[in-house]
Amino acid sequence: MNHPLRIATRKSPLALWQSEHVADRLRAAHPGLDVILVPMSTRGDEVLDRSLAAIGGKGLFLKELEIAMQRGEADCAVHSLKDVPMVLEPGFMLPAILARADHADAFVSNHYDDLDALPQGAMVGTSSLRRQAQLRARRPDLVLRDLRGNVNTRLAKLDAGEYDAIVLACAGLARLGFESRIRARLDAPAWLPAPAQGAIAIECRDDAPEIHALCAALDDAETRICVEAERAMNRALHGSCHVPVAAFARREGTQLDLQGLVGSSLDGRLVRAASEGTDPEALGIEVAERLLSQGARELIDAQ
Ligand SMILES: NCc1[nH]cc(CCC(=O)O)c1CC(=O)O
Repeated sequence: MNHPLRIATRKSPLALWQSEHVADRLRAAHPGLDVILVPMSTRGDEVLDRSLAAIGGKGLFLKELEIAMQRGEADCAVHSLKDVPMVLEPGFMLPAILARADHADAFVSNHYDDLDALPQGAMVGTSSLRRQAQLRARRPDLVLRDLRGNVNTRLAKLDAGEYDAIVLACAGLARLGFESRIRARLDAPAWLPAPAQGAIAIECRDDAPEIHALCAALDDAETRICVEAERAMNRALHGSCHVPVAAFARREGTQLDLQGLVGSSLDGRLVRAASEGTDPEALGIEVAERLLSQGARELIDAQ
C-alpha cells in the first residue's frame, strides 16, 4: 500500500477506544505498517442516538463509515459487533472478529450491590428492550426508564441521581476504565447478553484483498464461531438491536453450546431455549426454531 491504513471511526469515547485498540493491534501484527484513524461525523452522539431511535435502525451507526469506505476515504471501520446488522450491506465483509472481552451485562448503582438488593419500585435506566424484558421478568416491581447516550453520558445521568441503577455492558465499561463501577455481573444462564456482545469487528470492502489480509491477522476463530451461532439465531428470528433477543454461545471442545432468549419488555414474559452442536449456523437456526415453537414470534411482534 502506498498510503497509511485508514480506520474510519465514530467519535464517541468507546468508538475511539476500540479503533485505537485495533490500530495498536494492527501495528503490532505488522511491524512498520502505518495506521491512522479517520474520525467521522460532526453530529454529536446524542443527536445520532435520537435519529437512530426515530428511524428504528442501528444501521445508521455503520452507514456513515461505509460511505467513507465506498468513497475511498477510509480502508476499514471498527464496530462493536452487537451493533452490526445481522445481514451486512452488499459489498462489505468482516475480515476480523477480535477475541471477545467480557460478554456479560453489568449492574451499575451507587447505592445497591445487585438487582435483588434494589428496594420495591426502584427506578432502573435502560433503553434496551432486551434488558427491559429481563429486568421485568426478574423484578416486576421495578420502574424502568429510558436511558440514552454513550456510556459516559449514561454514567453521568446515574450519578446525577436520575436512576437507582442502570444496566450497561461490562466490556464497554472496562474499555473506558470504568470497571470499578460494575457492582454485579448479570450472567448466563439466568441473564443473557445481546448477540455478539463484547466482540469487536473490523469491516472492509469485499473488493480489497490487501486490507482483508492485513486485518485477518486479528481474527479469533473461537470468537467467530460463537458469535456466528448467536447472530444466526437472531437472523432466523429476523432480529435487530431493537427486539428483545438475547443469545450466548460458548465452545467446549468441539461442541458449541448456545442459549437463547426472547422476551417482552412490556410484561416480562420470556421464552428460553438452548442446544448443542458443531455447526454455528445450524445451531443458531435450531435454537431460533425452538424459541419460535414456544411463541417467540408473538413476543417480538408485540414490541
Ligand atoms: N449499544 C451501545 C453499545 N455497543 C457496544 C457496547 C459495549 C461494548 C460491547 O458490547 O462490545 C455498548 C454499550 C452498552 O451496551 O453498554
